[in-house]
Amino acid sequence: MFNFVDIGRQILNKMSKIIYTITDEAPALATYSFLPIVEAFTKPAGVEIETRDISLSGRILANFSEFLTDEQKVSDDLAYLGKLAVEPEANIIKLPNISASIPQLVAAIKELQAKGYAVPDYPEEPKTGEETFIKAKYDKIKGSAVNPVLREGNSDRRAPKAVKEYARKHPHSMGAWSADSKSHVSSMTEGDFYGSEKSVVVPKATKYKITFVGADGSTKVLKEGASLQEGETVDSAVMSYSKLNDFYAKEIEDAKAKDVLFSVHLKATMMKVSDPILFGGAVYQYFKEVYDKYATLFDELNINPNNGLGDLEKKIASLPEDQKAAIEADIKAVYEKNPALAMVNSDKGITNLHVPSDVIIDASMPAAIRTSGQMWGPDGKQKDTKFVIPDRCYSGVYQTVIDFCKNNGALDPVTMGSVSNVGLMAQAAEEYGSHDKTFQLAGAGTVQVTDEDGNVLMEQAVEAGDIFRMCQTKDAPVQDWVKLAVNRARATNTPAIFWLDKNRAHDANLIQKVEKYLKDHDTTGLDIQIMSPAEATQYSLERIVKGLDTISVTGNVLRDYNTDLFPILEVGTSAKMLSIVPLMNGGGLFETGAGGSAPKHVQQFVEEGYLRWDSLGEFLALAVSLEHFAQVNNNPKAQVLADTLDEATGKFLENDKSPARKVGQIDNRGSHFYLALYWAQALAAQDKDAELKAIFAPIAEELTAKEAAINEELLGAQGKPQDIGGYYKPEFAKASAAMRPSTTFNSILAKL
Ligand SMILES: NC(=O)C1=CN([C@@H]2O[C@H](COP(=O)(O)OP(=O)(O)OC[C@H]3O[C@@H](n4cnc5c(N)ncnc54)[C@H](OP(=O)(O)O)[C@@H]3O)[C@@H](O)[C@H]2O)C=CC1
Ligand SMILES: O=C(O)CCC(=O)C(=O)O
Ligand SMILES: [Mg+2]
Repeated sequence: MFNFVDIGRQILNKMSKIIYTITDEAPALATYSFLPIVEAFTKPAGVEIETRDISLSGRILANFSEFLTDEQKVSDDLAYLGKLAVEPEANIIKLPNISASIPQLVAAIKELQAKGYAVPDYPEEPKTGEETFIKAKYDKIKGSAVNPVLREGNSDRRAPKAVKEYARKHPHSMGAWSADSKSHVSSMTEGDFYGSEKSVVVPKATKYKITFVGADGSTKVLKEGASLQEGETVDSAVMSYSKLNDFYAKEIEDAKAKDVLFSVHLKATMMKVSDPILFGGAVYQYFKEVYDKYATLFDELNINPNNGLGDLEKKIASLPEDQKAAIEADIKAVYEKNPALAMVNSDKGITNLHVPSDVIIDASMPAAIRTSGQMWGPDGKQKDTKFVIPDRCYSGVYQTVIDFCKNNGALDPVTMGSVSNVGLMAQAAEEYGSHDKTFQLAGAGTVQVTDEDGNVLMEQAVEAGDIFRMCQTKDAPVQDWVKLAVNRARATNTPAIFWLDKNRAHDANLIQKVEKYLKDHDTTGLDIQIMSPAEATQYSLERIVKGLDTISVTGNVLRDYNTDLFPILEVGTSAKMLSIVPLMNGGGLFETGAGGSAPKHVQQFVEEGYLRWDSLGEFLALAVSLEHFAQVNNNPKAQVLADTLDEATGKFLENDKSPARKVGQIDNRGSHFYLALYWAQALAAQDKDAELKAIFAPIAEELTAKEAAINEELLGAQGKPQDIGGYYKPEFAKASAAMRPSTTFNSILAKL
């Protein structure tokens, strides 16, 4: 249990600090190498760097202290940062963390238990009160549990000029598009969230209640006592489970008929309540014969299609050989009958239906669009694909890009313009804040949302199995978002398009607010328009091919989608994005890139000692964080650090020192060395701060002189398996040794 008084005191003590977050997978590995550089370089300027652990394993340990020995207990760093994010002092560098699906959560628990932490198992089917309590705690850790807590501001994501120039000079590969590509997006035509959305703007502050009223007259309160602010927009929508299943069945047949891969694209991590169910529906429909035939057995084994085929495979592994073989033969028969599935790893037989968190729409759709609109089939070959995105709210964006590429060919990174994003995100806005208001209903009836006076705000009819979802969007974030959009349009003299669909109830309410709040600003000479997502996509693409830039001003989901889609097409990866969250209370949250934790990269590092994680996002975030620190604390030395870091990053890009992809070439560690070299050189060359100049001149000299020796040590460490002492909770000494193999470099840093 954390104590708010304590946390308050800690915040006062931490006023002039930069918080660097410890997360998971590839960014966490990179941190073992990069953080010592950051600490060494910032110390002479009086900038204190503090780390806070928000990794999946750290969050599990923090929440289950009662199961741990005193030595094993850790502080609840996420709770601490959540409090800090609403304080003006906040200066947080946030690296990507795992948003865990149940299979990942279970794996992390197993690893911790094996390391001697007596944390409880995840009770998939809780039977006692205690198990229900434990499950509820784990469910808070699961999915996207970190970002919504820290994101107390809206989002400003863009490719800095130097990054765009780098991509123009060193264009990444883009698969060619053919006009007769059979790839397409399939969405439901009715019964989805889009078709059922209702929205109201609350006239005065109130408390709301969500109640299920059964067809038999019974009632069940699903949630109550939660607040709504004056002017808050609330929406409700329903996904029909039976229509979803009919849709999947039809699309499976259609993929077979069209001879394309079947691939489902959802966000089971961020949308942790609804999307695993949507994913499970696809798994069930595809493997229907198997799940139906073995229904009783699977029930006993707690096999749930929502956890993917991987869960089934794991749980049948301990069955008697003949029983297991029979199930496997039935699975094989399904593969033969049904269309080929898009694969996550065709060598290992891992399909897109194995793990709910393997295919995440924001990254998976752009990656396919970059690859000629194709995915990989079971034979390891690329093939045209049916991209199944059940809900219509945002699927039109991808169909528009696909149509555009079919008509115009692949986009060209050398000449294309840019689409940046201003995203409405603060205070758990919209769908991404809906987890605690999303329910799968057990029976038919209606779900009512009422205010504290008993007035019905919204009502939705449901059948058994349907998913009801309610979203909230507070008014202050909307005002801040409009302001940010106008500021970005003004600062860059670029058209800003609000991606809002007047045919959606929620968007229609937002359009009214946007029109109202735009009047609070001087917009003379600015090009600000409102278009539906599909129209806005088309408009932006028509500009992009002419080399023109456009700002996309979007809600929370499109913020997420667009900030992978356009960066991946423009600069090859969203890791190179500048991602700033100006916190509404004056602090700064600096996210590193817009991409995730790249699990594939860890696998490669462990197998062959090569880490291809690109830390450019960390470099960019650190520079803006230092700049913010300099301004808030009136510390000119920190400003010198920020300016010289920017210069170093520019040179780093110019000299092409980003990690490559294969053993024998520069990797993440080598890229950190070059950043340190250029940063030291820039500090030694500047004349704004004589003290820093004097400190860094000998460091720069020594790093320059020993470049060859350091490279030899870094390259020499590649090409062999690495032991980092764990996946979810690596051992510090082992991971640090693996990530810092150059004694020459380490000893120079130690002089600072
Ligand atoms: N802010 C956050 O905390 C975020 C967290 N996540 C979480 O990360 C996990 C993995 O998500 P997933 O959707 O697979 O997305 P990832 O972004 O982790 O991976 C997709 C691909 O993006 C590329 N990539 C991403 N970052 C880098 C980088 N710094 N350097 C080089 N390449 C990079 C790689 O592509 P390629 O192989 O083509 O080079 C990678 O294989 C999930 O748990 C997810 O929830 C996801 C997004 C944001
Ligand atoms: O929080 C998450 O699960 C992912 C966040 C994400 O993809 C993003 O912010 O772009
Ligand atoms: Mg994203």
